[in-house]
Amino acid sequence: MTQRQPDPNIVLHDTLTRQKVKFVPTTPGRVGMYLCGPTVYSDAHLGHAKKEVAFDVIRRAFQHFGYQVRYVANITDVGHLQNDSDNGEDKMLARARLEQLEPMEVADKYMWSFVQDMEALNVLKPSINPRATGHIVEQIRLIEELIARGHAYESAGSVYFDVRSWPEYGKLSGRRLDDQEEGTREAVREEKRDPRDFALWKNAEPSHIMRWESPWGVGFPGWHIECSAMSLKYLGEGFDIHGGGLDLQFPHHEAEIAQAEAAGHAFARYWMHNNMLTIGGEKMSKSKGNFLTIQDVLAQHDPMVVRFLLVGSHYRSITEFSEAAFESARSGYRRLTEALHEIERRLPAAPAGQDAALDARIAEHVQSFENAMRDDFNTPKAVAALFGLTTDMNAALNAGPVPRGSLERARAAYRDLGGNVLGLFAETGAPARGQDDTQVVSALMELVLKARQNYRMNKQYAESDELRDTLAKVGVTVEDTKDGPRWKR
Ligand SMILES: Nc1ncnc2c1ncn2[C@@H]1O[C@H](COP(=O)(O)OP(=O)(O)OP(=O)(O)O)[C@@H](O)[C@H]1O
Ligand SMILES: [Zn+2]
Repeated sequence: MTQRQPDPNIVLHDTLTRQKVKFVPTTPGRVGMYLCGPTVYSDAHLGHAKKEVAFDVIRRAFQHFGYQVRYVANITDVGHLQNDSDNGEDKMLARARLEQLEPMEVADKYMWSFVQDMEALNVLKPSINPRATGHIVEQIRLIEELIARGHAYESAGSVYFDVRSWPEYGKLSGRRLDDQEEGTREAVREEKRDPRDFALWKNAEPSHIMRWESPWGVGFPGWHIECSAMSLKYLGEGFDIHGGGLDLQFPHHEAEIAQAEAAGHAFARYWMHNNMLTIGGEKMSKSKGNFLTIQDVLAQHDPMVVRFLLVGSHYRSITEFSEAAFESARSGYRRLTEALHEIERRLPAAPAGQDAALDARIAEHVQSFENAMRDDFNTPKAVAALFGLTTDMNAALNAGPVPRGSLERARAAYRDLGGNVLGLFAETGAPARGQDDTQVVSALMELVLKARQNYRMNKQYAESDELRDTLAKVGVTVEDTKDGPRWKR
């Protein structure tokens, strides 16, 4: 397939300017995206899936529209304290104590669990997946730059960002300094010049096991600094898009901008935030305990139905989760796949030629899908275009034979738009967790045994032997019984 020219008409909602703006890349034809990834101290829940799928679709859409995307999504494995401020225990350490594991065992355990969840949901792998603990040097360097420019100060072995030295602090979230809640009221406060200052580096107590040498003594980085350091490292000055959940705007993203810009770096040019997945009207969250892990959900539901449910609402809208929502996603998804499968079933025997009127309808649906995606990645409208296509195709299929050329066009539309852009047709993707592949193996073996029978009936003994030997190599033997061939392993 030839690569299409980068589409110049993509519009996105930029949180920084609070409006829809045309996307203009820093480097023509390329998109650099950074997404705040998980803190790997527990299994991911369905709310996390909403965020990951939302940005995965945005990435896929850019690729579809002819851009080469570098997608950087970090893994937070240090510095995220339990109450999101500068106090409390590190989430990783708390979990390590609970599970009696090394903090790095906790990080790896939940990172791989997250990777598996993402594979099941057909989320593309990031181009780069940097970990905070692997970039301590870069974080220290950025903190030094901030101190040198007078925007950070050391206090009792910790380093804080001096918010009063940076009048732009608050520009993303729209919070003015005077309106901002005081930060922490506890012991740490005395170390700060202003309670709203936030930690760039924290002095480690002797019992704190995640610790590194620094110019300010032994300690660990604050949560926000990793994202400024790693996004700049891998995407460069003035990179294109920074994404994350709406709830990260303040303080996390506000802090990221301040850290980078106060140190003299041009930071992300567009900010995109996904809204929340809610349950009973409340944000699904770890700390509220009202969550379903992705694994819980995948034990019950087809991952593609989960994905379909998530793309069924816009990334900037709330997705209210319920069993009824799953039910309707399941039937909607089935409607699309049934049409697609029927088209693919009919293709080999379809009469040659085109149906010009049907082709024109297909082209209209493709156009409306693409227009929806160009307009701030409007997935519900894009899905509606696929349903429009399905209505037309079902009508044509019910009316009689459809010429091959038109079936091929329709198939390409489903596979390209529903498959590549929305990521919905990964039938060959990773099976849902908790579901083994016994059924798939049985179905495949049935086909293999049928082929073997055919060979034997046609006296193609060499082919039949080759099949048997290939099976033997993977530990499968075939026996002929009076009821026909049987296989075992
Ligand atoms: N319900 C949700 N819907 C959409 N995105 C979410 C949801 N919950 C978390 N996220 C996003 O996932 C990322 C990681 O969030 P975080 O680790 O704070 O999860 P959490 O469940 O809210 O945890 P906690 O309750 O401990 O704060 C953030 O970008 C956040 O915006
Ligand atoms: Zn971040």
